[in-house]
Amino acid sequence: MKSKRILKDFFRKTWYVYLFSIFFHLISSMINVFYPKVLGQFTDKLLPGELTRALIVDYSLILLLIGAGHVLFNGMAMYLIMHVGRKFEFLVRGGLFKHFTEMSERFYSRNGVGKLLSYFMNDVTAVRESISMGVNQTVNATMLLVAAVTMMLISGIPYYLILASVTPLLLIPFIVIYLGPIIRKRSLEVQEALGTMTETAEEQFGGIRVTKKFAVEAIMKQRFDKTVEQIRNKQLRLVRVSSFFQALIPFLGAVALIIALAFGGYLTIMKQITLGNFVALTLYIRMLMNPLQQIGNVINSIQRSRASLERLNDLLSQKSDIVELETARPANLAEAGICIQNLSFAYGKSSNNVLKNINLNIKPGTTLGIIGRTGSGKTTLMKLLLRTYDPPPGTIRFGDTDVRELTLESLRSQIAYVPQDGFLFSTTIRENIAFYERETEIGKVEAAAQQAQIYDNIIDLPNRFETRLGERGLTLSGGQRQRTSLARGLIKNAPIMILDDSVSAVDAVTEKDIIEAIQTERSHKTTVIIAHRISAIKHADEIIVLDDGVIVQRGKHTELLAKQGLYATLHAIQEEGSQHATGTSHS
Ligand SMILES: Nc1ncnc2c1ncn2[C@@H]1O[C@H](COP(=O)(O)OP(=O)(O)OP(=O)(O)O)[C@@H](O)[C@H]1O
Repeated sequence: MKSKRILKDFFRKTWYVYLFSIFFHLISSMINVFYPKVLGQFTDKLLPGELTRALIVDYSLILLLIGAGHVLFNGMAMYLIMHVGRKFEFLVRGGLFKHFTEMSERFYSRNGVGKLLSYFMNDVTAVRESISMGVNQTVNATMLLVAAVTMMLISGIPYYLILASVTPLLLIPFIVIYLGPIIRKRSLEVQEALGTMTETAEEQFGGIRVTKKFAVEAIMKQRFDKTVEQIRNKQLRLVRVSSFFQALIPFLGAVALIIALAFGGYLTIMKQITLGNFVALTLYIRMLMNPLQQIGNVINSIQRSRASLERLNDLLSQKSDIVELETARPANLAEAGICIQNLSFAYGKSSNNVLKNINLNIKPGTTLGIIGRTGSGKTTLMKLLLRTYDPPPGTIRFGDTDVRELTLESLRSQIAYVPQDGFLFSTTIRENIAFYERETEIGKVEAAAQQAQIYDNIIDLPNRFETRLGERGLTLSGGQRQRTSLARGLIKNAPIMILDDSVSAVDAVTEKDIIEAIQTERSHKTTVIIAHRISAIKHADEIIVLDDGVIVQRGKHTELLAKQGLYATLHAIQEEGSQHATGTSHS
């Protein structure tokens, strides 16, 4: 039942198109079944020599009309069904996209981009084929079968002859019941393997630059070949059973034709039926074979698409683990301090705590600096502030309100988060910077670029702010990308800004200019700066030092320097490093 949900919604919207199409198919089939009858009559006139030139013209015109009428109505019926199939793709892809945007980061860390793409491409297409071509052929075939059998019955052909001829066809339902589930199971395996392949391909192309630099193309190809090989094996397993099934149905049709020829031929010789009836019977049986073949195809494709439909419905029934309460309130972060109390957090139920008993107060309008070894939990803490992951209840408050009681949109729209590796879209630099509000005037975009120290680089580009970035912004250097992403955060002018190691790829002089610009711009706004270099945070009102998920030190720059500890050690190492660097540059 579950697998029918997408279709139920869809058929509710489009049932009338199907109705029209079925109606046109009906007319087209009704016209088509006159073909054998007219040909039979023509044959009967042939023998006694009753055929005149005028009759030949008449019969030819009638056959032409039958052909034209059949093609016209069949064409219209096909168009309607194909049209509705494309609508299905459009609606389901739109629905999938919306669903994906609602899912949390946890969902994306479990499902790779390639896997998600394969839902969009393979599964949606498989279902579309069933409900367009599949429905089309089923309707067409059923109408033709019903019309042909009816015409046979009223053509004066003896019933026992008809029954004997169509008996092999009555085996079809049994074959479907036996082979259908096998086809479906194997199709599911193929779809899953295709998903894995798309995922591998996406990863391989994404990492192609690394592959090339390490000159390991051959190894990567081997890995990819393995994935493709798996698909081939699974596809062949499917093809074996589905080809057998598809061949069996026309075979039964051929047996029916042999019975009609042998038994009908015998009765014609014995003069129990006319030659015209014999011709009509063989043509009708022949006419049944096409729809039977079609029904075979359709059943096959329905079994395959049921597997895809199950995958799509399963995906759409997954809920985000970040749920907005019905009573959620819009946040007003302009005046709100951030209060973190006894916060401990682990990514999974069985994994270790990444943050341990964090207590922190960030007053509105102040700057907090966070420093700590890699993997110490800095980014995790920020993800919890943005509620990308759910913190335990009561551990994070904005003003008096628990972060879990705020609406997600109001929370995230008032925080400008700049990650270390800011993703840039394949569009213009202007649109990348003005990402939050596409209509932002160019003056503001330029000002943000100046604050992020990227302005001079941009105006050197051929189309300045209108320069289109290549895929993932790769026409910019790492540092330029980082600064463009920083400009995107700055232009938001949000009450709270988080720079998550966002100036790590710039040189010391540029970093200094950026930090000064941020200090001026955000003098009365809350700013959190995560950095590995002390120079980026030393101006902060408070600095915390995280180590293995624990705040091991806190205070102002000078206070921390005066104490022995990780901060002073880091400072000493970085000072020594920069003196070395300066020394080298002088030598
Ligand atoms: N999505 C995730 N699922 C499980 N564990 C994670 C996830 N993200 C991070 N971790 C783990 O949590 C720990 C803290 O990671 P986090 O990214 O917060 O560190 P960080 O201090 O920001 O590091 P860096 O300075 O290298 O950016 C690490 O051990 C990391 O492996």
